[in-house]
Amino acid sequence: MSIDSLNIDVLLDNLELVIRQQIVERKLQNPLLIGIHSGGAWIARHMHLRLGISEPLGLLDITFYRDDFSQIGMHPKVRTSQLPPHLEGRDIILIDDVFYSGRTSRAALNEIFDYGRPNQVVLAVLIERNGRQIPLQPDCRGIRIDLAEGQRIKLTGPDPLGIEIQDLAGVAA
Ligand SMILES: O=P(O)(O)OC[C@H]1O[C@H](OP(=O)(O)OP(=O)(O)O)[C@H](O)[C@@H]1O
Ligand SMILES: O=c1cc[nH]c(=O)[nH]1
Repeated sequence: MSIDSLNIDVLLDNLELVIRQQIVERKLQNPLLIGIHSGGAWIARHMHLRLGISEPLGLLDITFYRDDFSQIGMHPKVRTSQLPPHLEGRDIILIDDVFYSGRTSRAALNEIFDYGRPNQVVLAVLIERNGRQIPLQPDCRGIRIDLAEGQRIKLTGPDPLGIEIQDLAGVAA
């Protein structure tokens, strides 16, 4: 699929299929879905519905776990993390919208492990793009694309969900 024809419904279909395969392959038991604010939470809500999971969706705000937290200013936008009290021994599907450097996933994993010791964690993202900076990668993806250095991909939403490819030169920092 070319970047020009990225279709959100097709990507959600792809991701659902690959997550279903991972649930079988990794023998996940009663998986807990956790979405990373904000785009990951939007995708996780869709997967939660599609997979018919009855347990409430977990939500994670990674702000305090960012490796650049000391540099992000006095008033970071922090949303609440909502996780069940016991993650000990759980099989978790961690969901984000975009995987780029991998730093958000690293932060999310650290936060999860501070709640307890899960049995397995599967990382699922709607879009994996080039630019990985640490040795982590998603287990499930809706698509993998290569963008030019000056471009970023951004999910818009939550309703309707959309995908924008932006030239960073034209975006305020
Ligand atoms: O792999 P990384 O380099 O960490 O990049 C991926 C993260 O970047 C974006 O989040 P952003 O910080 O823009 O927050 P948002 O989801 O609230 O837009 C995106 O939603 C991912 O969470
Ligand atoms: O920890 C993090 C998370 C996202 N982006 C960063 O630069 N660091």
